[in-house]
Amino acid sequence: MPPHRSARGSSGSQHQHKCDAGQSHVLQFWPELSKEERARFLLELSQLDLKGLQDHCDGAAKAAASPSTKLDGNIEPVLPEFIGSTQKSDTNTLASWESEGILQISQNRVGVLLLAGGQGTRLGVQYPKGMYDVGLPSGKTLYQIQAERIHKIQELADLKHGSKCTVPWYIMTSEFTLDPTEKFFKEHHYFGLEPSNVIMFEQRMIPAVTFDGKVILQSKGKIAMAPDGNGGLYRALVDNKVLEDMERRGVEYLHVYCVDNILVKMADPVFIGFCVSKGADCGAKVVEKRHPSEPVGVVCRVGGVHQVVEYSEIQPETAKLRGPGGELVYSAGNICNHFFTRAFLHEVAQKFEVQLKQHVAIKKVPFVDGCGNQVKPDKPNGIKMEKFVFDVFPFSRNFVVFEVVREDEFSPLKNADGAAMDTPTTARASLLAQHSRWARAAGAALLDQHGNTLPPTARVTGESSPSAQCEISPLVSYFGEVRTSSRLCSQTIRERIL
Ligand SMILES: CC(=O)N[C@H]1[C@@H](OP(=O)(O)OP(=O)(O)OC[C@H]2O[C@@H](n3ccc(=O)[nH]c3=O)[C@H](O)[C@@H]2O)O[C@H](CO)[C@@H](O)[C@@H]1O
Repeated sequence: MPPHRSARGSSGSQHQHKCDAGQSHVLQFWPELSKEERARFLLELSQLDLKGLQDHCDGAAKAAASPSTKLDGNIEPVLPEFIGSTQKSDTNTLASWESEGILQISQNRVGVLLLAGGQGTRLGVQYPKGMYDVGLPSGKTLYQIQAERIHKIQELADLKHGSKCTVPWYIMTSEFTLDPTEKFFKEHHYFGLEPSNVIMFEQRMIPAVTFDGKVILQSKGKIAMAPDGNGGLYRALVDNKVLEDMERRGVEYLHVYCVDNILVKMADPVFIGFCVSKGADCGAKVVEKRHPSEPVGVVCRVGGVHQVVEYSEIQPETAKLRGPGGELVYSAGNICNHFFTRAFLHEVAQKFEVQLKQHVAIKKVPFVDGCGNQVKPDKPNGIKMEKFVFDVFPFSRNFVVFEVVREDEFSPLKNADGAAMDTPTTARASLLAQHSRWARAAGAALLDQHGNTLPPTARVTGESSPSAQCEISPLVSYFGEVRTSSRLCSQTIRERIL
């Protein structure tokens, strides 16, 4: 088990035991520290599990030195009988899944869980990604959009079943994101949600390590710590008694998703309904990969067992393989939207969590050098070990895959503007294009300032942007439906034509 630090602290130890872990260098600046700095540092050290520290450091150095294993010989696509699809299913089937999902939601059996402990380094902001405003006409942040979708799905379920339901929102944060996220939600009055139904908790942190297995000192009195990956979820569920909270509320199904997808369908009733109808304990939403080298994980089978294979784990020739119709054989792109039953999560927490693979991430970790100078490295110098949320798929007894349309459900915010894809501009464009499609499907004509009808934007890519700026509040429509709350519709549909 890696040495960790969690918000609630853990096994206590004295700093003189540090030498046992072979990491005495962390105390090299001890004489220079003030009383307060010493107290803070001691507290940090006392929260580390020293027993696991040396193993963690040795393991990280060893893993980073070994070449990553390619899985090509062993992989196969997911069999069709395990796959559901929004595109390939008829309307009756889709309606029955949606209806099943809405029923479960109306009975308070569905929760959503946001993975928001990541540092968002690629986007280059110092605050949590969920607080990012991609420049929509409304100025809404990702958190606000997600909160409003929860409102709407609750309302749709209430209207259909005459109930008053709650979809609790669990938010996994880390040392980096908890305080700002909490503050942001408080400042925005939880976007109108009941604060007791927004449950924030913290994942563990583990030390970053040099290539020769030494804990990295971030400053003279602080170890460089990093969150333990989004697979840290399973330990965090136990640390923070989240499964007990779910049980108390009667939540049986959880939709887990990552923070950066502006099109995410919170507690998506079609996905939930599909998984529940199939009796699945675990499921993954996928989109068709755009091209063989798109950097997304692929859901497939390895040695007959379902798992996600990261693009670095297969050879380009395998990624390029095509079937008889010209489609990619390994096309099931993971969009980090997962379904779990509470029973499965409980089993994972009890039995399987310790078996989850440790992945190596090589990063630039700021550190203090032997002379006490603060250094911002310009090339990678450290190893962060991470667990991945999808590494529990192999333990599922009934795993299913749900294929959705990219334009409707996936446009992640990964990079700053200027990059080729997954930027604020592309995220904004995807949302506005989707809302224009919804408005048109509902009978609206989008006009320019001269009164000319604007043509539909065929496909939004990094280079193109929608011709119309049409943003529809999630409080008005969840997935383009117009059947409810016409009062709300006429008041809040925002259309601004460029
Ligand atoms: C491991 C994982 O899921 N990889 C998926 C993730 O990649 P990707 O590389 O984008 O994964 P990120 O590092 O962005 O993390 C995904 C989510 O996990 C959260 N997070 C991350 C680290 C951490 O310690 N704690 C935490 O909560 C992030 O805040 C984010 O919401 O999304 C892609 C689609 O967008 C998928 O194709 C990848 O297969």
